[in-house]
Amino acid sequence: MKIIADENMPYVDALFGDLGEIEYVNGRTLSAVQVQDADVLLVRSVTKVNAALIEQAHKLKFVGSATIGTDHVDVDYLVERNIFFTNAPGCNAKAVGEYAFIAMLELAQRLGGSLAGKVVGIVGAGNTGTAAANCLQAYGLKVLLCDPIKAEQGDTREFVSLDTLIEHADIISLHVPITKQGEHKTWYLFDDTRLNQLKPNTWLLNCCRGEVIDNRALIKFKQQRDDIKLVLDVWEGEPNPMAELVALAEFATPHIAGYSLEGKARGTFILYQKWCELLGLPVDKSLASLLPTFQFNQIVSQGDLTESQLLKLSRLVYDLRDDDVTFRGCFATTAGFDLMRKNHTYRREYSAISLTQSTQTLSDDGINQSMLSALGFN
Ligand SMILES: NC(=O)C1=CN([C@@H]2O[C@H](COP(=O)(O)OP(=O)(O)OC[C@H]3O[C@@H](n4cnc5c(N)ncnc54)[C@H](O)[C@@H]3O)[C@@H](O)[C@H]2O)C=CC1
Ligand SMILES: O=C(O)C(=O)[C@H](O)COP(=O)(O)O
Repeated sequence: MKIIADENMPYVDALFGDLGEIEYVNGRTLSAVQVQDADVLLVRSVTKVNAALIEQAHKLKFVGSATIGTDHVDVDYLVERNIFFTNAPGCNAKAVGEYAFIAMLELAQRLGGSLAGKVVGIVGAGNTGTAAANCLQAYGLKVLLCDPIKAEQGDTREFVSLDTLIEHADIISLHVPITKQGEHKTWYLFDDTRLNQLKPNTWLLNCCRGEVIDNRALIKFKQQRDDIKLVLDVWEGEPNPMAELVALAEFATPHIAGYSLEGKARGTFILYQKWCELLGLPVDKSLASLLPTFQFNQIVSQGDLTESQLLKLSRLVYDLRDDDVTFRGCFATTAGFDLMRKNHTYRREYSAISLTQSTQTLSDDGINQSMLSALGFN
């Protein structure tokens, strides 16, 4: 059996190695000729899976994308061809949630203020939005959720309209899929009009898809509104973000919000599980066995933490400042954007750290052990 896999998908050997012959490919430049004799195709978000790519792949039975998003896959075409398709829902949700939370801690510190006390609006309350909300609520912040689809489906959480969210939130974090049609389409959800509704000093984070914000409108808007602060992980026109926009963002990264080692491992593991299920094979490998012990896995803290200490602790799993600096030095070419993603040293999630407090401080405003557990530390 021939398995074609993206060369930047970790753990393919460990999980698929005894199931067939694996050929690693560059997912961005993958061609129809390269996939024509594949039985299994394992991709990431950079490969457009459509008729042009797989029309001649007559043996293809399974396409797996180790991603949450599916906008790069023509799912209807796969159904028509009777090719099994799976993505990896939720695989990197914690990574994205922690990225957003850590970015907010970083931004608060950079601006000389505090994250505590802010109201945060989450647009899209699915896996990544909920993961971000969990961190924020664990830290005691008020969170407003906007997700008209979940509300219609009977989700019992409290939801607000996008207008209400924009009116009340100090920080807005975007967590929707990219959709081009329908009542709730998200393409340019934040257009010129929406951007102009933002209240003074709003922080806007985008960790979902670049085109959820009209990037040209954002450049124009931000050039007149220095009070608005931006954290951008995703860009219209990737892998070639607009240079003016990168310069205007407080923190800028190359679509790596989901790049935790745990998230990447879960992505490949979900595809492996689905493939085994499809073939009726036993799932005889475990996710836990793939993950190395984290360098700082045991930490003892003396007393409660302050916000700046929480940021220091967070920087052990992810130092956003490093990625931001590297990105600004390399984003200007396709090769630079992709190479930074390829060479990314996957960060860890909070759960990789076992944290104990040797003493409890009797203050009301410190960050205590139960808050840290709720944030995801072990
Ligand atoms: N930057 C990165 O590295 C990553 C980006 N992503 C992106 O984030 C997106 C969201 O991921 P998940 O939260 O896991 O997906 P999900 O499917 O669990 O949740 C998305 C939520 O957005 C809601 N939604 C859709 N249209 C909406 C609208 N107009 N207004 C408000 N809510 C709306 C849906 O009802 C759903 O609850 C993915 O589709 C992907 O494009 C995902 C993982 C990593
Ligand atoms: O899961 C998604 O959706 C994403 O956006 C991925 O985290 C993107 O990562 P790659 O698949 O491009 O490595």
